[in-house]
Amino acid sequence: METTNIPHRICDIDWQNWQAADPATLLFVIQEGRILLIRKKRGLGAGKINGPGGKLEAGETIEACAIRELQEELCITPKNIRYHGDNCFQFIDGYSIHVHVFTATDYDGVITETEEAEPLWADLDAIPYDEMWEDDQYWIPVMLSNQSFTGRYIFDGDRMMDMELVLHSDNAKN
Ligand SMILES: Nc1[nH]c(=O)nc2c1ncn2[C@H]1C[C@H](O)[C@@H](COP(=O)(O)OP(=O)(O)OP(=O)(O)O)O1
Repeated sequence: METTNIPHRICDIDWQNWQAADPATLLFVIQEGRILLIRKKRGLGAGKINGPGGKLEAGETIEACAIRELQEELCITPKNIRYHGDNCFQFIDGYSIHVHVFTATDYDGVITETEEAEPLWADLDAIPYDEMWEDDQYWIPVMLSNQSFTGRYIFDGDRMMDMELVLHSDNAKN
């Protein structure tokens, strides 16, 4: 990317025509006042706490991706899945990722640590935002309040440079 075209602000990007290099998902199991998170062991954001998730495989729907990632990362299959919104991340080095966010209220199987992720439950009033991506503190509370949203963010590495969070008037759709 040429230096002059590097976006630093939300207004530098034509979001209507923006397309991410990678579509991806996050899925949070929320149960009994707690949220299921992972300490990510590899890939984008390794070392951070995040929700389980990852990039879409060819031909896969976002819902199928969200389910597969829970199976791969924590050996469980989520139940009662609900779509909450999407987050568009543009990195100034040119990389971009479009993350679709789901929740589930239950799961089948036994939560198990894998090579990709260490599981951890957090109380909903003690989510460890200081160990998570900088954007999470803004949109996770919106997700927890059952409102649907679209977030747009500019990142330089793991530093957030600008953001916009739009709340939709409808409640999160099934
Ligand atoms: N700023 C951000 N805030 C956030 O909450 N999650 C982010 C994020 N940027 C990326 N993610 C998440 C979304 C998605 O679940 C995940 C993508 O990471 P990876 O590229 O490691 O995915 P994969 O597990 O598919 O990787 P590989 O299979 O190793 O290629 O990171």
